[in-house]
Amino acid sequence: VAPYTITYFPCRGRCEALRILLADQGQPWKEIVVTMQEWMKGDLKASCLFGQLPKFEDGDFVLYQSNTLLRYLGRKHGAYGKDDKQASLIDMMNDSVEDMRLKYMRLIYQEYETGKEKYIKDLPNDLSKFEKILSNNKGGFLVGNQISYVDYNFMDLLQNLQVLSSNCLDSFPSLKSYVERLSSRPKIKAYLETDEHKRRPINANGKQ
Ligand SMILES: N[C@@H](CCC(=O)N[C@@H](CS)C(=O)NCC(=O)O)C(=O)O
Repeated sequence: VAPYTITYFPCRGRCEALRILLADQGQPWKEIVVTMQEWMKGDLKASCLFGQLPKFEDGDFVLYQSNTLLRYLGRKHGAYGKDDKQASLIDMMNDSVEDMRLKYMRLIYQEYETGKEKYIKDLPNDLSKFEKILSNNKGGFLVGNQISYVDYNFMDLLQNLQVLSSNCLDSFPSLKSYVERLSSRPKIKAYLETDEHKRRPINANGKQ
């Protein structure tokens, strides 16, 4: 039996990085898919600590907050750096990835029609910072020389950005090879090729 359960809406959204982490770490998990119609009934929402999904269960241990879930699994499966300093650098990177994810979600859910052009035009401002970080770190990951939870999160976001704007990484060679390298890790590649992943829309409103 899979000890882990993800309860979430039928999209990749705030859970796909977590799924990629689990796949890469060889951990099985169970999905409970909640449609908007079910959610609107209100019972599940009322039972959630902050009234939102995702909800994550490891046996009878329950957690909320997607970035907390990434850190929990990073800690448990050795994807959280080699010492406290690296762990803090990883947290710092993840806070910055979260800033980028929030901008992306604002575009998708609030201003897709009116804001897409400006969003794509401004994207290099953020991407160039990460390009520099990656090209300075010869380890090939955002921090150190082994994969950490933030790499799964960043890779997922970069893949979404490539769907939004197919050539957005063209002037960022380190970012481009980073996504290619991570997505071709055997277990990640196998997961990305599953119907389960492919059929799941990136965002709940169908925009991408
Ligand atoms: N900070 C939270 C945000 C959670 C969140 O925004 N959840 C949304 C879906 S991605 C939700 O539950 N929306 C339905 C609602 O608020 O009723 C996290 O990272 O998990």
